Amino acid sequence: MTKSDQLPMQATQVELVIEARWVVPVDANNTLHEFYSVVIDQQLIVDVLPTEQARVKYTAAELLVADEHVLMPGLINAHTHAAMTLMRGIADDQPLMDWLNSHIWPAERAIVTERYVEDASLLACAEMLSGGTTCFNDMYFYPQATALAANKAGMRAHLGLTVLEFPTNYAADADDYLQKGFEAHDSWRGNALISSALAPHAPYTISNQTFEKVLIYAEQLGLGIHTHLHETRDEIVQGETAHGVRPIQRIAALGLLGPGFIAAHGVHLLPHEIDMLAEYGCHIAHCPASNLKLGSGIAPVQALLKNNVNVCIGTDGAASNNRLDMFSEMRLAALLCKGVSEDAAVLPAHQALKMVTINAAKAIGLDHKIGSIEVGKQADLVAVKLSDFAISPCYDPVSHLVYSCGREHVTHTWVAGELRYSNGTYANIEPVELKEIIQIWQPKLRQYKH
Ligand SMILES: CSC[C@H]1O[C@@H](n2cnc3c(O)ncnc32)[C@H](O)[C@@H]1O
Ligand SMILES: [Zn+2]
Repeated sequence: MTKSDQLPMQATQVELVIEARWVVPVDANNTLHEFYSVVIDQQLIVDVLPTEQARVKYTAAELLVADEHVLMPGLINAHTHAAMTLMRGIADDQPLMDWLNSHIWPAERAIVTERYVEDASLLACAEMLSGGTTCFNDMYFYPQATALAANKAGMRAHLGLTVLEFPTNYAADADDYLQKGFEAHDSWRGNALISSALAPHAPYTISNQTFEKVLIYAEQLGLGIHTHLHETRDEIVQGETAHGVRPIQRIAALGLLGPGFIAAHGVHLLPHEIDMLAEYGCHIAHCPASNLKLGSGIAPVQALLKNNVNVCIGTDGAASNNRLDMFSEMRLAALLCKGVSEDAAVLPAHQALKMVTINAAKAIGLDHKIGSIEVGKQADLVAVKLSDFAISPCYDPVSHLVYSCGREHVTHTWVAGELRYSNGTYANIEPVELKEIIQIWQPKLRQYKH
């Protein structure tokens, strides 16, 4: 058969094609595509190709033309406490230990119930989806309630099966926390958007015996471990006084360090401790805004990167940040790193983008599914409009995403191929619901306002 005898190619029917001005896949080559399309079917990215070719090759049930937009992978918030949204602004201008002991823990003791966590987490999901965050690594009481909220919003959540030694409304002691965490883990096991990790709160709230149990369970169940570590100087002094060694040394001696270990903060780290994190393949969830606001310090990001430690970025909770805004967090991380190191070349825009996408996906063990725009991965995507006058002109969309844009430039957020947020509207959340949640809880929390 000659070429001219061949039948015309049949177009493949797919659910969705997004025609974008730019696509930033976030790959090893720092690729930037112009006039490209991303093709989505059954939750997955099935093709990434020039729009001219996509128009021939595919027929889409739905076509979205994003001709002033850059399409990027969904942002992943690598450390948060979603349910703290309703405590936003409740205790500002306090150092960590006073903030926790005198304000946050008393408020949590009085207020936090399963209902509270579901309501506050829904508010968090709304805030995060509108800012381009598609997945969050959480740590809070009643993780099953956080999962319910994420599931309703259509967001991906990595639940922390949280552990403390002291009693709360949620659990009586460490074994009870673990038991309740496993119940949440079991009941959400089959859900494609929900996964979990063990989340012992911090070295100053967890005994050696409990850390040992956490390690055994993590190994048995194949789960990661997510904890606060070396957030403040006080924590380290307190740890040395109580245990004779710095907290990270204690954690290492107990055998917890490894590729499933995420340390939130890592503000105060000595060079040999950075080497140790690198050697064990641990991850740092850098939370620059929370660290600055609580006066904790600035994490040694340049040294961590130089030593090949996987660094991702988290907001921490809304009571210490006070936003769940991954765009401002990414920008702050890049600027701080340059300023502290007195080197404008460190942490360039592509690397900052990796921290909020693929690096975070690696940290939570989901990099085979999310974190980049790649054929076969879940279609967790964000469209960001770059044509507003306030951020014009645009010479380089990657630079724009990191240094010029804010979350207000996000127009569309998809999770697993489903449009969850677009131009001020949520697929599954009514603004009136959020209003009611705020009206119910704000009066109860007001008395704890500092
Ligand atoms: C056991 S649930 C999580 C627990 O952590 C508290 N928390 C929130 N932010 C921080 C932080 O920056 N460092 C330490 N602990 C934090 C939160 O209030 C919950 O009690
Ligand atoms: Zn935290």
